[in-house]
Amino acid sequence: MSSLEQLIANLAAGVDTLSKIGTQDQINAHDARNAAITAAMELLAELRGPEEQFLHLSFASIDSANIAVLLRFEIAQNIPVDSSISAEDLASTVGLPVDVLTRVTRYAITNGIFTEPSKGKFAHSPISAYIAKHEHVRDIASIATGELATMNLALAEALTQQRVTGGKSPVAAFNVAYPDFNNAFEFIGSDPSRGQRYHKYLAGRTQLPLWDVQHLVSSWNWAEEIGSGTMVDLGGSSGHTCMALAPICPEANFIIQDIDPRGLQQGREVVASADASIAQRIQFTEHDLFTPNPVKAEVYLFRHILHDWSDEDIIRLVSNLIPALSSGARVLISEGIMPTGVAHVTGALSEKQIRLEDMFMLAVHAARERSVDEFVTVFKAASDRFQLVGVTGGQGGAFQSLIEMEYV
Ligand SMILES: C[S@@+](CC[C@H](N)C(=O)[O-])C[C@H]1O[C@@H](n2cnc3c(N)ncnc32)[C@H](O)[C@@H]1O
Repeated sequence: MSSLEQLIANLAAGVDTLSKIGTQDQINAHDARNAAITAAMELLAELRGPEEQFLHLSFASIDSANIAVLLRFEIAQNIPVDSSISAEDLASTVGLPVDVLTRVTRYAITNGIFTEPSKGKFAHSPISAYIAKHEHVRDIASIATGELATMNLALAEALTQQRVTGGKSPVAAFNVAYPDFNNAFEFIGSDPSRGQRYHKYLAGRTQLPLWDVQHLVSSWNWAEEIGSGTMVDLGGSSGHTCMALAPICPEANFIIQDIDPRGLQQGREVVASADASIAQRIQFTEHDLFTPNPVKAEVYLFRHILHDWSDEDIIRLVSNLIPALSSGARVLISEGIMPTGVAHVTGALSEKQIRLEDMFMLAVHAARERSVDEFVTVFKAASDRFQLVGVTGGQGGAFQSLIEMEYV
């Protein structure tokens, strides 16, 4: 068999396996789907050949820029659901010159976003219809193709400058992209609309299968473990995690701490419309995790927080928590877990996400994703009273793991 025939056979086998798995078997269905997607990607790469495949990847910034324009000018939302619209009408609705609107939309069509059923008339494709309908996807993509893309593209320059300064400066690619700010969180907090978009992005992620809070909910016996005690969500943004946990922990109280008052305010507004039995058990407090934590609680949760910081910073964060910890307190870490084995080719976002996040943690915060052992090592460096109790979750596409530490 030629390698092309082999790749076609792999793809056919992958699709066949996927079609035979029932919807109940979620873990196998997820793995089979990933295998089929990867087989399709390998076939595509073979058909393109190394040069075209590499250049295709290299021009990804044009795709990001194109999507950023679609989002900024709300192009998908202004295309009728069941019919088409002329370029002139669409341009005047979204406020772009007809020529620019036409070129941007036609570029998007090459990626399967929109269709052009007749010359100069635009309509939805399945992707653009989905974008138009789902605000959370737009919220995520707006950050991914906006500020985040700007920071990521500065990575090569930052690493070049760091080679000259022995790694001291710039701290991260972020500082090359946005030199007027010390760090990304200061940058986010400096502009109300940016802060609002960032916290919507964080909340929007939890609506994706990969980030679904249900993975977290099913990872631990929350009701029994917290009981009528308190859980503190450290850096909890607008409280989307506590909103998912409160209904299943009927006696527990939740405190969301965050440095950014805008995320907290967004959360207060959401909680205000929740059932009183939930709303009265959720509090939002402004707190800088790099200062001593004043709240004594049974459980503390770091969810997608530690990957934003270097090992030294985590030791400082955890050291500021220690005075609040009683013996037996649980500290939970909910993040992606970096695999320790060799890397593999993958076309599936759920498999790639951990390395994707690792790359942007490097660019944005000079930080990283970690393995379980790396988390344990850094906690032990803060205090040898931390004991690893166990690790749960993380299967079936759950990017969210739960590492449970006890302060003995
Ligand atoms: C990656 S987000 C994670 C948010 C949330 N835990 C989640 O899982 O979606 C990081 C959060 O940390 C907050 N943060 C950053 N620096 C902080 C600090 N020094 N003290 C408290 N919160 C901080 C940010 O405002 C943001 O809400």
